[in-house]
Amino acid sequence: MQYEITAPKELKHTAILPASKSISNRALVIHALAGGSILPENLSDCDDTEVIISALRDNPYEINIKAAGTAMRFMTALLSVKEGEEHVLTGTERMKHRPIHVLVDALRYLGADITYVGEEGFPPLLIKGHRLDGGLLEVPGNISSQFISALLMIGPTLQQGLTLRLKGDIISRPYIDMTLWTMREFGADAEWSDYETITVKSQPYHDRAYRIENDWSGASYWYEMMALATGDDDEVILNGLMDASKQGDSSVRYIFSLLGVKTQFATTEQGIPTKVTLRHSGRCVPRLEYDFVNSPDLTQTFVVTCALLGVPFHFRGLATLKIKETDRISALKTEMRKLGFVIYDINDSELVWDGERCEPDYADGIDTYEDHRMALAFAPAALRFPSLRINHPEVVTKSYPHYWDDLRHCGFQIQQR
Ligand SMILES: O=C(O)C1=C[C@@H](OP(=O)(O)O)[C@@H](O)[C@H](O)C1
Ligand SMILES: C=C(OP(=O)(O)O)C(=O)O
Repeated sequence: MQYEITAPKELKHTAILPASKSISNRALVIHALAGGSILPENLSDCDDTEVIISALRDNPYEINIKAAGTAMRFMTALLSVKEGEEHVLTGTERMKHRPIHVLVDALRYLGADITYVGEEGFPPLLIKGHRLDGGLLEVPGNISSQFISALLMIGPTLQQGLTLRLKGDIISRPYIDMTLWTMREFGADAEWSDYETITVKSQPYHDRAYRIENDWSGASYWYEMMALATGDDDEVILNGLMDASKQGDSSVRYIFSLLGVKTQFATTEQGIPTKVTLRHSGRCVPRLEYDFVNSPDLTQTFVVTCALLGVPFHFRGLATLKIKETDRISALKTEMRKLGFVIYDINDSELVWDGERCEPDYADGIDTYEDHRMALAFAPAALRFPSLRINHPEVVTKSYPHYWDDLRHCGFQIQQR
């Protein structure tokens, strides 16, 4: 499938954001570990959350978590402690090439019974659950924070609790903080004891009513549209976003303030600041340098936005992008070239655009590489490239299922080709 997108002249819209899939998936796993009966409210309806909901509800022998990295990693830990159960955990072809050995090694060290069904170091996994003791463990902190989050969440259920010492640089740290915070919301005693050590006490979770915030990563595409739009009275309203959010991607508002987008919070009747209004500020930096080590999922948004605004950039902290839904470094360079921007990488971990242009050639559409964020981040480029086409637009269901409906309601014309 291919969508051809024509942008409206003016951006005036109240977007319906999805709930955060990161918080949804943590709350679901913790809820399961708590043996709870009160399902969290406002769960995301995206694929990555649906796969956990159905795995927990139906409890099949073979669990297919499709393309969801968090679900793969979190369920590996959860199934390892589900006494007396045996499951095969598998996913898409891409998932079978996303590494998991750091997590499997750590769980095996704690006594877990996990076997590689196919290639060593990668899903699918055969997991036989039983009680684990816990204790002290060293884990690399520089490959994926999801391994650390997965281990932390089972920590309170381990007989001796868990002490994790993270080795090497710690990437995606706000996601680890989000895990600790969600665990504490459900009664866990879990905290950083120094810069690289986290301690979790053995103590049961308490189930409780819990409401999930909306998704700041999804909000980034509306900020991008605002940055690229040129109407005098453009205004986008986003609901359900917390000012004091535990989502690291809430930093999007600061970065976009450098690219001409003003954020204003308004409080609801209950006095909770959850309504965000975006407007033009008219001020934009001439060049942007930023380290995305804490918010890797925002990279595509800012690569497309900066280039289309003519703002040269140097982005660091991107070493993990190669093992996400696709190799995002390579995908970005290829697809930006189609729009006429020559971007280069440094050691596969930095992306640089010095303003160099080439002849655009996007008639065949922007490829999305089974990566939702390629479609989500390139669609707003229709504000600058009329009749832009996006290939396999259905990939957005991984995190933002109603994205195209939302764009249509905002006045974008979207034709299937
Ligand atoms: O824990 C999470 O919810 C996530 C952690 C990040 O992954 P890495 O820790 O692998 O960077 C992020 O990219 C992903 O989309 C969601
Ligand atoms: C990297 C992502 O997800 P995951 O690793 O959970 O598949 C993402 O949503 O951008």
